[in-house]
Amino acid sequence: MREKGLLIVLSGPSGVGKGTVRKAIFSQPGTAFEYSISMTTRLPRHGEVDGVDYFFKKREEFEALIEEGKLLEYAEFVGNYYGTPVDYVRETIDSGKDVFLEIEVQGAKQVREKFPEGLFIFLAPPSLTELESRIVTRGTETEEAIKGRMKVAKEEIELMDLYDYVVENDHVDAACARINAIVIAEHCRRERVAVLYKKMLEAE
Ligand SMILES: Nc1nc2c(ncn2[C@@H]2O[C@H](COP(=O)(O)OP(=O)(O)O)[C@@H](O)[C@H]2O)c(=O)[nH]1
Ligand SMILES: Nc1ncnc2c1ncn2[C@@H]1O[C@H](COP(=O)(O)OP(=O)(O)O)[C@@H](O)[C@H]1O
Repeated sequence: MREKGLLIVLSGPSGVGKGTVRKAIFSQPGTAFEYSISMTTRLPRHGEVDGVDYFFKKREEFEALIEEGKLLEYAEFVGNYYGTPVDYVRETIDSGKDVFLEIEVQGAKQVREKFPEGLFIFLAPPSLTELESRIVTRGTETEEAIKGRMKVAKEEIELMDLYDYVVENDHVDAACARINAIVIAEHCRRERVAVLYKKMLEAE
């Protein structure tokens, strides 16, 4: 019997395709995950809606949330804060639903420390050359910033050992299929272990 939901954390270097893969997963009909909408101090981009894409906050508001312990994790990324609301995550998991976080690696590290029972998935590029070309194609960075991103990306890739699974993002559909398969397998494994454990206790 399923009790609590899973906390699924998708992370990986900037430009690997986390946002793209997450959007593809949530556009699948009947997806069973609940997306945790993050808080951020960055300005909304054209077409982004407060409370849908992010909860957009002023810097003072975000710092107050940190002080009040309202964030499961937070990180500063390219000059802006990003963080995960802890109450939403806990309430949703307690209600038996799986929560899906798509966050950068510093935040994922904090979640690992606070919530080790989470399911940590590292999205990896097929190669560093491909990662660089994705950042270039996205067109959001200057040449100088791309060099900086690549340096950080190499350091981030070294952290992939800390994850439960590494998924290559060669093709978006293939990466989504792998993530869905991992979640199904983890549910089976965890439920099986829990059921066996319960049986053993009952037999005492
Ligand atoms: N630590 C952390 N990172 C987040 C959170 N929400 C989004 N991010 C990451 O912040 C980075 C920047 O996101 P965004 O400004 O939407 O730009 P993007 O580069 O187009 O995805 C991405 O790597 C996201 O995965 C969060 O709640 N916590
Ligand atoms: N499997 C893929 N193959 C080719 N391009 C991809 C793939 N996944 C994502 N991209 C492209 O790579 C760029 C970075 O993706 P994005 O989702 O913004 O990355 P992240 O959220 O990890 O920073 C985007 O231009 C996106 O369209």
